[in-house]
Amino acid sequence: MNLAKLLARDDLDPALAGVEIAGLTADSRAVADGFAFFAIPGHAGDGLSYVTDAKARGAVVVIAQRAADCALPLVVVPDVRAALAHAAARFYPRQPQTIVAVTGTSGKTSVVAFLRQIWAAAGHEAASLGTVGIVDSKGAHYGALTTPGPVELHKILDDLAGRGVTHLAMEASSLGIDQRRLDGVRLTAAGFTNFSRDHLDHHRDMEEYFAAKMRLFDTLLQPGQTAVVDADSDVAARVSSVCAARGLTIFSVGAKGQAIALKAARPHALATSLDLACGGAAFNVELPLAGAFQTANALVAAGLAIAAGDAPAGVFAALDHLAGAPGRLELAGARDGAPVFVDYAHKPDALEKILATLRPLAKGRLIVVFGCGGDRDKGKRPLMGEIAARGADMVFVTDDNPRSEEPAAIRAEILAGARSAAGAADIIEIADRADAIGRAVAALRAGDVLVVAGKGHETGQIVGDRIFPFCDREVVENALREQGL
Ligand SMILES: CC(=O)N[C@H]1[C@@H](OP(=O)(O)OP(=O)(O)OC[C@H]2O[C@@H](n3ccc(=O)[nH]c3=O)[C@H](O)[C@@H]2O)O[C@H](CO)[C@@H](O)[C@@H]1O[C@H](C)C(=O)N[C@@H](C)C(=O)N[C@H](CCC(=O)O)C(=O)O
Ligand SMILES: Nc1ncnc2c1ncn2[C@@H]1O[C@H](COP(=O)(O)OP(=O)(O)OP(=O)(O)O)[C@@H](O)[C@H]1O
Ligand SMILES: N[C@H](CCC[C@H](N)C(=O)O)C(=O)O
Ligand SMILES: [Mg+2]
Repeated sequence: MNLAKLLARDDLDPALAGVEIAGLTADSRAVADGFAFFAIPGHAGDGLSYVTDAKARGAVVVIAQRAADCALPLVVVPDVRAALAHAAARFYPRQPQTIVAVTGTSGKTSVVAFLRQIWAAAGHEAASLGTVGIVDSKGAHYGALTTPGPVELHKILDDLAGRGVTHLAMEASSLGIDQRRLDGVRLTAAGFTNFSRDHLDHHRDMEEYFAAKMRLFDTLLQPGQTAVVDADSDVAARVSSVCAARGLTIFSVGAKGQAIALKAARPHALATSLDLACGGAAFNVELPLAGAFQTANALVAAGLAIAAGDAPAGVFAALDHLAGAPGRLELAGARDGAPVFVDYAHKPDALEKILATLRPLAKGRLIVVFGCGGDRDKGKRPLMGEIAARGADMVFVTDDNPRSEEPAAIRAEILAGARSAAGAADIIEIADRADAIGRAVAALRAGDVLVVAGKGHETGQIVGDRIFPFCDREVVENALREQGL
């Protein structure tokens, strides 16, 4: 493809316009012969300072947001991240026919996993893409980011379409939306789950974080398309007004929902019976998942399937067979009938919800093991400490990816919050996560419930710049085995 086509520009110098482009990237280290190099002004550096490196590796042109003296011909664009995404969409042109994006602070991974299962049950060739990687009918491939960078994303879309995938459910992280990673993706509909504190290490404040999420609805979705909104979210009214202003069709779901109304939810053991109303008809669902939050996620997924064209009866029938996403309230074993769950709650609202979900299951004590990640929002640490001390009877504070920070200092911030909470919870600090899990498993008695929170599906513990293999589920299983259970 030549440069004029790649950038959709008919005003380039003719000599430059005709240059054949062999590939594109925003990382000089990934440049190969004949590549276009997109120079992004980032947080740590400016791509323009890597032009010499890009040229040495074979780049033939630079695309940037400002003119600069540099070693290669330069094309100026108003928004280089958007230009990269749209160019990637042209370079890798195939996309699944139906692509749905899901945003919200919590529940994205669960919703896309549910939607993939609903679509598969309807006979569609379906895939999901997000925090746990790419999952399709042939298996799973782990990726590093929730929403991949635009070049990788468009390669994935092209590849999935080439392999016959017609339906894709993808997670849209606020960073991904903000950094234009989804620009150029041909969306059919989008979903919104909820909004609470997260990523305040990246967004300046909650308003900026909210605005980043809203870009999916006020910019990326086109007028006339559908937004599925969890009507029970605190911010549902604000989201709906953003959608209305864009001319989107609003499909609201939940107890306050109109398109799918949740009339009753009866939790029992690890499942929930639901009475639903949709399009004037009544439906009963036996959702094989515990927790009001999983019901909310399942309804957003059902709404998206209906918004993308499937008939409600088949969609609701599929909810009877949903499996949870890996590491999301996943049962990892039991001791004397006391269940041990692994969950990905690593933010205050999620921790609060998971403890509230498990509380009714605990005839005895509710025990939690958790920590907070290093190099991430410090403000959430005391909040999570307080939530754990209020919501559980026994709290093991341990390490969770300390990264470049001093682990003891992170634990101290959590402990300060935990100890400030009025309550009778036992608070125990154990640095080593495997020891903490082992001690918690050893403490379990019949009637208790244990949740190991924060790492979910993760397979490593990041300490400094090293990643040590670590899987909460395996550690729980080993502890149960070693303790002869
Ligand atoms: C914090 C963050 O959002 N970082 C993203 C951002 O990087 P940056 O602005 O810091 O880039 P920079 O280091 O200043 O460099 C500027 C530019 O120079 C380039 N460069 C740099 C060095 C070099 O030798 N040559 C070169 O060309 C870089 O590739 C970049 O394009 O822009 C880069 C290019 O688009 C992204 O790859 C990078 O994501 C990094 C990999 C990342 O870890 N992001 C995480 C935090 C993330 O996005 N997470 C979300 C949310 C997860 C969730 O909610 O679960 C996700 O979607 O996964
Ligand atoms: N609808 C919800 N409301 C509140 N908490 C939820 C909801 N859904 C999931 N959670 C909690 O958040 C955790 C993460 O869920 P999930 O992975 O589905 O969300 P996510 O939005 O993809 O999160 P992340 O941005 O961390 O990838 C779960 O393990 C659970 O503790
Ligand atoms: N995508 C999130 C996941 C955090 C999970 C938790 N285990 C941690 O490391 O803080 C992040 O990187 O902030
Ligand atoms: Mg996710």
